[in-house]
Amino acid sequence: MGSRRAKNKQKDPPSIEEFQARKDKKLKREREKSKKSIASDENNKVKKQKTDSRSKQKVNGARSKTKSKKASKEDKTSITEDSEDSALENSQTEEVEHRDDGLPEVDLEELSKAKKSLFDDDDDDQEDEDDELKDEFDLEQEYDYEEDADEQPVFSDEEGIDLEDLNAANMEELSRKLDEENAAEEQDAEKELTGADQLQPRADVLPTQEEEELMAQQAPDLTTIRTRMIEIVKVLEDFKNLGAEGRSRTDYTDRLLKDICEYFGYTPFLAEKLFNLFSPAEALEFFEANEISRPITIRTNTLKTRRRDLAQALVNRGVNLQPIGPWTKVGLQIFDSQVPIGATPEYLAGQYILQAASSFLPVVALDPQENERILDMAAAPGGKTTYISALMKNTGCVFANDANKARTKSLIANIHRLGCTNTIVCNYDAREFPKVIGGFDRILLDAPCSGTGVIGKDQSVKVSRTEKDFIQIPHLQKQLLLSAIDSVDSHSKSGGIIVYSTCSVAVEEDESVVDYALRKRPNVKLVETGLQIGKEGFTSFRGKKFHPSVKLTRRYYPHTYNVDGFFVAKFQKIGPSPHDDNQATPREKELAARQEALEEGIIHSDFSTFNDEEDKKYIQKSQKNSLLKKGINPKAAKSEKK
Ligand SMILES: C[S@@+](CC[C@H](N)C(=O)[O-])C[C@H]1O[C@@H](n2cnc3c(N)ncnc32)[C@H](O)[C@@H]1O
Repeated sequence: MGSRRAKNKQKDPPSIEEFQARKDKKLKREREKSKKSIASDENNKVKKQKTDSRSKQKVNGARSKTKSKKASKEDKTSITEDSEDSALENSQTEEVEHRDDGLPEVDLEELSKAKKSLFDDDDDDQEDEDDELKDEFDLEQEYDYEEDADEQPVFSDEEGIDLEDLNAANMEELSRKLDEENAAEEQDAEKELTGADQLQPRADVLPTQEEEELMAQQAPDLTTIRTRMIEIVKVLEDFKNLGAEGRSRTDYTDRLLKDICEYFGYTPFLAEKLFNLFSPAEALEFFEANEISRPITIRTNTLKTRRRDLAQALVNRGVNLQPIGPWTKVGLQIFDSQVPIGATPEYLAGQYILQAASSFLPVVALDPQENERILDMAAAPGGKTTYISALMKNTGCVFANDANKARTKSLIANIHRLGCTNTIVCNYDAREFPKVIGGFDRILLDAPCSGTGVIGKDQSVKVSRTEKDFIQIPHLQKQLLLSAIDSVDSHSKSGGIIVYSTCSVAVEEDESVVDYALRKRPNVKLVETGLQIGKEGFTSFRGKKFHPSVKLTRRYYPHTYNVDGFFVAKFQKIGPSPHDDNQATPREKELAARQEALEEGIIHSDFSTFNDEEDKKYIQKSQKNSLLKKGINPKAAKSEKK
């Protein structure tokens, strides 16, 4: 689990304040060491505080990590005067602590100046915009070592030997050392808490029959369950040496799954489905990561502003933020805010949209070009449509479709707020494309899915998803993907691209759907997504073999990238197909798909549980609802029909 944290940790260049804080921490440690006898009480206090905070961190997982990180980042975002005030407040708090420890004071005024100089960049030249956006928070780029060498007084002369030695040139090196120390310290803390490295699984980690019976009668002891899960994972990792005599791997896995269900609250069905995606140790990391929501992120609307300007405006309002990562030029991560982030003047003016980082990925893969015709098949509430529109700089045309009329309201609202003027909203069952309209340069199918990638956001998924969902949803996804392929113009000069994405990590909704499309439409091939992050898609899974090119698809997990679980596949249409002018209705397509699947034995049980009688009930209900929404009495409509 230590490794998860290490992996999740985003390595950013330190700000002067971060550096200062780390320096102080180091200095403090050294002083404490030398004054052991006097400081022993103080040391215990600090230790206790650390342990407390670590325990809390453990309980809250990455949320507290984010918070602590946020705290360390707080000053980094203090660009302008208002924010400097808050930075000063923070520094003043630190200052008091420093005085208590007999540590030197920091010249706050100078510190603020230096801080400002770090972010000062008068170069507003539009031509340099891209570079600026890319590097805008990169300390290495922003900090002019030569120039700022004179700014050393920022660090008081009284700051001790280390700080005297500190200059702009060696700051990075020293900072790296401190980073390493910090990381090691964090890992130690983690180990201390879980005892994971020392933890030798007990020989009798699995409960006996009597113990099981006793446990069934008592309230679950979460601490015991947690320890047992860690122990079982250890045994499974080295079963040959650690497995108890007379116990099989299955015995351990079964117990682990029961514990996962009990500890994290999943149904056995879903726990097993998700568990099977990973090694036991990684599965535990995945389940843990699902206990917390991902960081709040926003996307800069480049139709209205630049990320640098937006960041500055938000910082002025007391928002602590930083760029999401090097893979996006438009994303900002919010650590905390003194104002509601969904109601700032900048928000209302459409300068940004609240959007999960993972949601950027399919649009980056789609790579929309100016003046193209693009279809967003399942677009509401429009996070991706508006991003597509922005990348096209409001040229060409984006068709934003969603089958759910109610959801198109938020789609329209976002399109208006963000000032997208190249967008047409439509409300079709996307399986009707290309009958509605075809010949697109690019299509994004951000498909409806089970949401197993966003459990951190929606805990209800843990218990609401059933086996049937993983039959019906992929069935719809397959139909939608074939429609998407059929609606793209293979002769498109700039495109011929289809991007398929889901916020599910289930293979049935991801690789299986992609593989199905490759078999059904030989006129498409998978291509590189162009995404800088992501794990390769599975080419085989539990006995199922997929086309080798499925490796080009990308998977995202909360425990590896600290983003929602996500899947992205990018296709290129390499030739026209007889299906291009497919005029079949969705129902006809569905029947044809069923027939094909049955004939080829591709999907086995995929369609077997469909029940026409049950369907009829749902269709009637939805017709009734639709009439009611229109203000028509269904009974009256019925008698009129007669
Ligand atoms: C994952 S959400 C899309 C999110 C959206 N792309 C965004 O970034 O804001 C899936 C959408 O698919 C829509 N949907 C479900 N079935 C559909 C169908 N047959 N045709 C078109 N849209 C459908 C749902 O109403 C839902 O809005």
